[in-house]
Amino acid sequence: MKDARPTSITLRRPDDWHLHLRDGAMLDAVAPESARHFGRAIIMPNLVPPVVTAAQAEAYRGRIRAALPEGSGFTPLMTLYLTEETDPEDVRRAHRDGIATAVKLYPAGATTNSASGVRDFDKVRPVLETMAEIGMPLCVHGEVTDGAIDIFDREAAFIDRVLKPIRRKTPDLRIVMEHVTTADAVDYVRDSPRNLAATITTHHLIINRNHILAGGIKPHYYCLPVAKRERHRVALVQAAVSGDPRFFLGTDSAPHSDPAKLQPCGCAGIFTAPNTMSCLAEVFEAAGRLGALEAFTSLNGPRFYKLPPNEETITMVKGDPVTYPERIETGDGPVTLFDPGFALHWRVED
Ligand SMILES: NC(=O)N[C@@H](CC(=O)O)C(=O)O
Ligand SMILES: [Zn+2]
Ligand SMILES: [Zn+2]
Repeated sequence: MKDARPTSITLRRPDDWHLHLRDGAMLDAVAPESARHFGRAIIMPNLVPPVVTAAQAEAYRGRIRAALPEGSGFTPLMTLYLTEETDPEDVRRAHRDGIATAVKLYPAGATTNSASGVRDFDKVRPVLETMAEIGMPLCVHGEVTDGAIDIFDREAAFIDRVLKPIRRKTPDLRIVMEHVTTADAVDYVRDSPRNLAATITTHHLIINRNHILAGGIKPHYYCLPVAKRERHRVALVQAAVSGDPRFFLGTDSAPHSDPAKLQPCGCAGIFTAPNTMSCLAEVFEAAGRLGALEAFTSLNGPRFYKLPPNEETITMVKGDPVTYPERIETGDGPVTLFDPGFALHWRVED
């Protein structure tokens, strides 16, 4: 009998709504990896020092553009790192002048380079109100930092302790819960009729906490928020393949050099930019929902951000297993690629 399953799919060029490109030598090495498949990306501002002001975002955008291959059509969409000192007027200007697309909220101490983040959420109320007024989205790293809260519960606790109060006080603020990892977050987004969406990473669709901890510790699977139980992963897959426009791809591709990850206190972050599309095609096909891949990678994100989908398309073809290098070399040392743990058969055609 003939296999009726498709061996090729064409979709609008995907975008990445949560990406770390870093700076300097690392930026030079990883920017081309994202530009190969993606049309646009929301660029995370957690550099050292962070990208706080419009002027800093504009300068960083210039460095990103300079790191792109000649003729690349990749568009970096910049974000501002929210601090308790952020000036609402600077945010307004950055938005008006097309320098920044969104503002990023890191609870202080929640993740990599978040020390300058927010401790007292009331201190940023004027900024949030300005953003609600001008329609500028807030991207949030949704984890509480309270040491008494178990690390596997920090996302769920954030919803109740931080997100609900912010949304109650500023209902017109448009919020993206970044890299959701729990059924709790999926349910919360699904139950919210307006102004709330979520990005889902490639790796959280594939790994659960056993992959990190069972049979030996796997630093290359460690990221924040940390992957949860299998039932949470299943909820994320269901949300991603559902076609619900509130869920879209944010890879959270977060390169760290191998020496920075492989040490007694290793960095959080997983590098997925090169093989994300191959991984996702595999996940969507396994769910019998390959037809929903385009919504997740290419349509739902632009819709939330009120941007048109990319005009161009990409074609993915299925064949013999595709191989990716185990790691890429950068001026800051080798960076290991995400290993999904299964063979990848889909590749993006050149
Ligand atoms: N996801 C991660 O584990 N790390 C990110 C920061 C973040 O997105 O929280 C990084 O910048 O390395
Ligand atoms: Zn984060
Ligand atoms: Zn991130």
